[in-house]
Amino acid sequence: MTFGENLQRLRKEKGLSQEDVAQALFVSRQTISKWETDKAEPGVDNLKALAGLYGVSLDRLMMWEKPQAVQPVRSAPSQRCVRERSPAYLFWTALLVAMTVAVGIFTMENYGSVSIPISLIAMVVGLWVRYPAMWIVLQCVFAVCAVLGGVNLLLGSFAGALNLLINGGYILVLYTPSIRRRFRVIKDTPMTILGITGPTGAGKTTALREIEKLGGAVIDCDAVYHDLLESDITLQGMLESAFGPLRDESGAIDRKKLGTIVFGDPEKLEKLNTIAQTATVKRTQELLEEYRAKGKNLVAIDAIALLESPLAQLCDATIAVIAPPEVRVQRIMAREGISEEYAWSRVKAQKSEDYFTQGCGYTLYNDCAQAEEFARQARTLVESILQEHIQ
Ligand SMILES: CC(C)(COP(=O)(O)OP(=O)(O)OC[C@H]1O[C@@H](n2cnc3c(N)ncnc32)[C@H](O)[C@@H]1O)[C@@H](O)C(=O)NCCC(=O)NCCS
Ligand SMILES: Nc1ncnc2c1ncn2[C@@H]1O[C@H](COP(=O)(O)OP(=O)(O)OP(=O)(O)O)[C@@H](O)[C@H]1O
Repeated sequence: MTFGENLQRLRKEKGLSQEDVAQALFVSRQTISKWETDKAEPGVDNLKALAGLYGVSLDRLMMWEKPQAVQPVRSAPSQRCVRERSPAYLFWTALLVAMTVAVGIFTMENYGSVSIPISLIAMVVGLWVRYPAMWIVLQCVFAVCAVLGGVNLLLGSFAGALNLLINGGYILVLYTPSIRRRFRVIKDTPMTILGITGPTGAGKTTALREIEKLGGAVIDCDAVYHDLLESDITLQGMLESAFGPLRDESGAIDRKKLGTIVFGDPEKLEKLNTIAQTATVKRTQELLEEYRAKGKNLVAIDAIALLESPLAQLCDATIAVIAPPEVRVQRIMAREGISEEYAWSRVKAQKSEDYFTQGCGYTLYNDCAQAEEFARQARTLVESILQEHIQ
């Protein structure tokens, strides 16, 4: 299979037309056609956008990897500083040390400046620093030295310029993970990804609050989708071309109107899911990368459609949160002030409890009388999953 044929297959698997893809990528339909017939090749940005749109990894898009080969990232959460010492890290650090020693001696002898030697000591200590608090102290040392350098520069000192350059450089490197990654100063941060799924009103959000209390980040796919619904005109256009006019008086997409159309019609719901998933998965992957770059050790993805989406393959563990339908109807009516009829239509449109429990590695059954009791159970489960990942 050629690269173009693979692109075409992935697009068709998603049920998208060339026109849909062209709109999403802001290119012409002819361009998509050329890519799919191997007459032209997409650039790097378009490759990334295509991977996001089709919900596959770049490797799979480029056919470097078989579909099932997406390996979940397995790691243990830790309180340690996220820096990793790769051989390249030691190389670049040694080079910086050598440069700083030379510049430090030069500025001390000629200008009597001690800022560079101080920041040099801080940097050497930094080689052995493993804890975030000390890392923050180091950043402060570099920042103070850089400010002193800036002041001296304003006073016309050449040493000030060198000082600013060296310490400013350190700060830039410290604060820019992409630079450190490019020079292989840090390895990708290990990150545990938990997938939380289950029907409406079961208690997923309640469980997620506990994950946040454990220091984890949460990606709520409902919220991601709602943001996109407001900001992504391609998504709005695709929804209206599929389901007709959907705007309310303010011009925004009226979700309740859309819900009334799709919740009673499985075919329409399926169509909506494909459109929504395309946009939501791409944004969720971006958020995961942002958290990885920030060094987050634990991230939970909350998605009703997790098991049908490529996101499930990225999870180290999946948890189904379930509760009896009548209880869920009461909960969502109380939470959102919606009618019983609309609440039931939403509940009935969703997959069965078995679907979620069989698809996930763990199950939380939320029939507790109090939300707090359920929150405790959720916390215990998450802690035990994390323990398993540490071993
Ligand atoms: C169906 C829509 C119009 C209903 O809007 P509404 O304001 O009533 O619900 P809201 O968006 O706040 O979602 C509340 C809950 O409804 C349920 N729900 C949402 N979408 C779906 C769906 N496609 N299938 C089954 N249940 C759904 C979920 O349990 C969700 O937590 C809207 O949710 C939508 O467009 N959904 C499709 C996007 C989607 O799949 N979202 C989930 C992201 S993983
Ligand atoms: N055991 C419980 N007892 C009483 N109320 C609960 C319990 N568990 C959750 N709730 C409440 O029920 C409502 C629904 O829970 P939650 O928002 O966590 O569900 P969800 O699975 O995230 O739903 P959705 O998918 O619709 O967002 C919330 O208002 C929550 O406080």
